[in-house]
Amino acid sequence: MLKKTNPWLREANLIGGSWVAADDGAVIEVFNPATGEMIGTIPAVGRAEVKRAIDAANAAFPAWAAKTAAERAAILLKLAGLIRANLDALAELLTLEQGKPLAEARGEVGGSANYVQWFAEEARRVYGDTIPSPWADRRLMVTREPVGVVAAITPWNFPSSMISRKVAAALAAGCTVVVKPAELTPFSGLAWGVLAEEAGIPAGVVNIVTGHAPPIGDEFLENPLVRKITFTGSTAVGKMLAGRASAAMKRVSMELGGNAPFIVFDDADLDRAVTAAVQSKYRNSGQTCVCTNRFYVQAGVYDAFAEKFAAAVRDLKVGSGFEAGVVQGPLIDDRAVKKVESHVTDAVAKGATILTGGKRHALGHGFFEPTVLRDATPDMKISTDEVFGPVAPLFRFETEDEAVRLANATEYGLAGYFFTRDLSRAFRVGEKLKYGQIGINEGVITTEVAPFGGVKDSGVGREGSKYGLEDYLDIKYWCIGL
Ligand SMILES: NC(=O)C1=CN([C@@H]2O[C@H](COP(=O)(O)OP(=O)(O)OC[C@H]3O[C@@H](n4cnc5c(N)ncnc54)[C@H](OP(=O)(O)O)[C@@H]3O)[C@@H](O)[C@H]2O)C=CC1
Ligand SMILES: O=C(O)CCCC(=O)O
Repeated sequence: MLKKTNPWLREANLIGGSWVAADDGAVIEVFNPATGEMIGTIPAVGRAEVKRAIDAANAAFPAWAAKTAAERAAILLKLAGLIRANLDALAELLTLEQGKPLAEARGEVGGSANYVQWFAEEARRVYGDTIPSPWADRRLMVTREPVGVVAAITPWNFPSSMISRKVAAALAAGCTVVVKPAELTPFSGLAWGVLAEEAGIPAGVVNIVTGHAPPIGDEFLENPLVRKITFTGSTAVGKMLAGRASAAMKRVSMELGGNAPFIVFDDADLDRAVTAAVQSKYRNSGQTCVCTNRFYVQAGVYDAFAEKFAAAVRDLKVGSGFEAGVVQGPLIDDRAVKKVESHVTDAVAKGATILTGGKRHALGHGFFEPTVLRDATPDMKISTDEVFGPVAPLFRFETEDEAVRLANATEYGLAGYFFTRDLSRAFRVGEKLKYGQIGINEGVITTEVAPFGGVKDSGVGREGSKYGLEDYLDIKYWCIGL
C-alpha cells in the first residue's frame, strides 16, 4: 500500500542523471523487517553499470569543483529544505524498510537535513594558509582542493543520515560521488538521489547504485578514477576495503564497529544514569555503532542500578515502528536475531541472570525482547563482541582503575560513556578512556556539529563538524619565486 502512496519509493538507480535498471534487468527484493512483506525491488547492477556511474562522476567533477563555494552551498541548502519539507514521507519510508519507530525515523531524517545544512555552511569556510618563508625571494602558501570522485558505502542502521553525513561533506568540498546504500535499506538512499536532483544538483554529481556488494566494491576499489572510499559498517568489511584501497593509494574514511562501555560510579546521579542507559542501549533496538555494549556498575550502586534499569526496560513497548507508543522495533533480519540469541545463551551458560527479556518476542519476525542481564563477566562473548541488539549486560567493578582497565580492554574505540558527579574524576577518567567520543553524564551525544569517529579497530577519519570536511580535501603547497 505504502509503495503506491509514498512518492519517494524509487526502484531504479541514478547514473549520470538518468534513472536506470540493471543492464540485464536483475533485481533484488527488499522486505519490511516488521512483517516480512516485500516492499519493492532494486536493480542488482554489476561492474559495468558501476563503471558508468564512476565515469559520470568523473565527467561532472570539473564543473562541480569549479563552482564557487557559495553556489554549492546554495544548492545544498535547498536540498536541506527539501528534506525537511518532505520529512514525514521520508520517515515513513525509512521505518518501512528499516523498522525503527517512526519518531526515531523522523529524528534521523531531521538529522540528515542538519548534516546537509551544516556542510552547506562549512563549504564557505575552506581556508588556506600562508607560511612564513625561509627564503627572502619566495612566498609560500597552502590551498585545499577536492579529492575528486568519492565512493560511499553506507549501512542499513542509519540509511538516511549516513548518506548525508558523507555525501554532503563530499559535495561541499567540491567532490562528486557514487553511493552504494545497503541492500537491506536502499530506498532512503535512492530517495536522497531524487531530492538531490530536485535541489538542482547537476547530472553526474551524485550517482546511486544498488546490488550485491562484492562486484560494486571491486569496481570502487579497482577503478583508478575513484580517489577516496568512505565506508560505515562492520570492522571486518572495513579492514578489507581499507587494505585494498591503500594498496591502490586511495584515501579512506572508515566508521566501523564499536563496543561502547557505560560506567556508573558510586557517586552518579542514578536516575539520570538509568534514563541515559535506556537511550544509549535501546535506541534503534541497539543497532547503532555507538550504542552501549557493556555496562560497568560500581559495587555500591550495582543492585540499585540493576533494579531501576530493569524496571525501566520492562516498560519499553515493542512493536511495529508505525504503532503509536512503540519504542522498540524489529531487528533488521533473522541473522541479527540469531546473533543476539547466541550472546544471551552464551552469557546465561556462563552465569548471567536474566532480569528482563532474554528471548525472541511473541510478535515474531525480527522482534527480540529488550533484555537486561546481571552478573556479566569478562569471559562472556558479549564483553568482547559488538552485540548490535537490545541486550544490556551489567558487569560489577570495585575501583576507578579497574573500571578504566575493563572499559579499555577491547580492540574497539568508538564511544564511551560514564556517570559521575566528581569533576576531577570526570577529567581523570575521560583522559584515560581510549575512545574517539566521550559522553559524561550523557548517553546520546551525536550531532552534526561534533566530530564522529573512532580509534583502534573502530576506524579512521571523522564525520560531521568542521573536521568532517577535511577528509574530502587534499592539501596543495605553492612555492612562488618573486
Ligand atoms: N558501524 C556501524 O554503524 C555498523 C556496524 N555493523 C556491524 O556489522 C555487523 C554486520 O552487519 P552487516 O550489514 O553485515 O555489515 P557490513 O559491513 O557487511 O555492511 C555495511 C555496508 O557494507 C557493504 N559491503 C559488505 N561487503 C562489501 C564488499 N565486499 N564490498 C563493498 N561493500 C560491502 C554492505 O553492502 P550490502 O548491504 O549489500 O551487504 C553495506 O552497504 C552488525 O551486526 C554490526 O555489528 C553493521 C552496520 C553498521
Ligand atoms: O551507527 C552509526 O554508524 C551511526 C550512529 C549515528 C547516531 O549516533 O545517531
